[in-house]
Amino acid sequence: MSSVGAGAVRARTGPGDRRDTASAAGEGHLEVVGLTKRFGDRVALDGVSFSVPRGTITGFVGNNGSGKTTSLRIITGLLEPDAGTVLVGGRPVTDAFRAAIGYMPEARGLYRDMKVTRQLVYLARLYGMSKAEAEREVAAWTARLGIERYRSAKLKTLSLGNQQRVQLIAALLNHPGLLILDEPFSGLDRAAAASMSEILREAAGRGVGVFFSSHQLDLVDSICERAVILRRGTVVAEGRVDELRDRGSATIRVTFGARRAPTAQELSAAMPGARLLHGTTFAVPAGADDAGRVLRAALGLGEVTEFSRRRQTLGDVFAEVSDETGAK
Ligand SMILES: Nc1ncnc2c1ncn2[C@@H]1O[C@H](COP(=O)(O)OP(=O)(O)OP(=O)(O)O)[C@@H](O)[C@H]1O
Repeated sequence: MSSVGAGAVRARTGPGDRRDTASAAGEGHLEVVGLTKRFGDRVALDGVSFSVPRGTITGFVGNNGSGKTTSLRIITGLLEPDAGTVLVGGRPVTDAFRAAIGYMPEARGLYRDMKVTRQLVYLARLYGMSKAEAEREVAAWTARLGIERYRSAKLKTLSLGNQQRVQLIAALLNHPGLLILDEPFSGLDRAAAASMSEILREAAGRGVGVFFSSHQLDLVDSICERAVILRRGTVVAEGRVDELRDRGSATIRVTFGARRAPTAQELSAAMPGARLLHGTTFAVPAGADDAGRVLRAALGLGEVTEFSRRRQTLGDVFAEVSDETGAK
C-alpha cells in the first residue's frame, strides 16, 4: 500500500519534530548492554546484552518469567534498569529515539471503551499528523489489516485477534525506526499470524529493526533472521537463526526392523546419548561427521530399516540451552 509506510513520513515537508524523531530512530542498530534489574530480592535480569540490527526481524524467546517483558519495557523507557545501557548506533538512547519506537505491549495499552478509528486518529495526531493525514493513515491501515468493518466499534467489542491488529496499527502509526512487540502472535489465527508476519517483514524490508517476543518457537524459526534466547534473566544464545540451528548437536534417527531390534540398553551402550523415541526408533546425537560411524554401529546391532539425519530446529536449540523441552 503506497500511502502507508516509512516513505510517507520521509516525504513529509510539514513542520513538527516527528520527522526528526523518525529519522533519529532510523539511525544505527539497537544494542542492549549489561541490563540488570531486580524486583525486591528477585533478579529479573542479570547482565543482559544483545543487539537488534536495522532491517532484521529478531525473535526474543524464553520461558515464562525469563525476563522478556522486563527487557522490552527497559528498551522502551517504561522501566529504569538498575544497571546497563541501551545504545542506538553506539550512543545512549535519547528521548527522541524512544518517542519514535513503535511498541506493542503484551497488556493492551489502548482505551477499551473508545472506538477504533477515534483512538487511532487521536494517537496519530499526538504523533504530529494533521487530522486529514491521520484519518487517511488510519483508514489505510485498518483496510490493510482487514478490520475496516470495526472502525466504529468500541475496542472491547473486538475479538482478541482484532484487538491485536488495532494495537499493531497503533505501534506502526508513528513510522518507527524500531518496532518492539511483546507476544504479537499470541491469540492470532493462521490468517492473522500470516498478515502480522507480512507486515513485520515489510517493516524490516524498509530498514526497521523489528524485535518481538514469542513463545512460538516454530514461528520465530520461520520468520526471524536472528534470535535471542533468554533463560532466567541471562542470554544463553544469540545470533542468526541458521547459525544457531547448526550450533547444536544434530540428531540421527535410526529405526530397526521389529524382528531384529536392539534394546535401549544395548543401543546406549554402543552409542552414548542414544534414546528411544517410539517403537523401535531411536534418536542418536551426532556431529557433522558422525553419520558413517552411527550407521556402522547400528548395522552391527540389528536390521536397520530407516536412517535419517534431522536438521536442528530452533526448538531443539532452545531445549538444549534452556534444559527444557518447550518455551512454556
Ligand atoms: N513489576 C514487577 N514486580 C515484581 N516482580 C516482577 C515485576 N515485573 C516482573 N517481575 C518478575 O521478574 C521476572 C521476569 O518477568 P518478565 O515479565 O520480564 O518475564 P517474561 O519473560 O516476559 O515472562 P512471560 O513469558 O510470562 O511474559 C519474573 O520473575 C517476574 O515475576
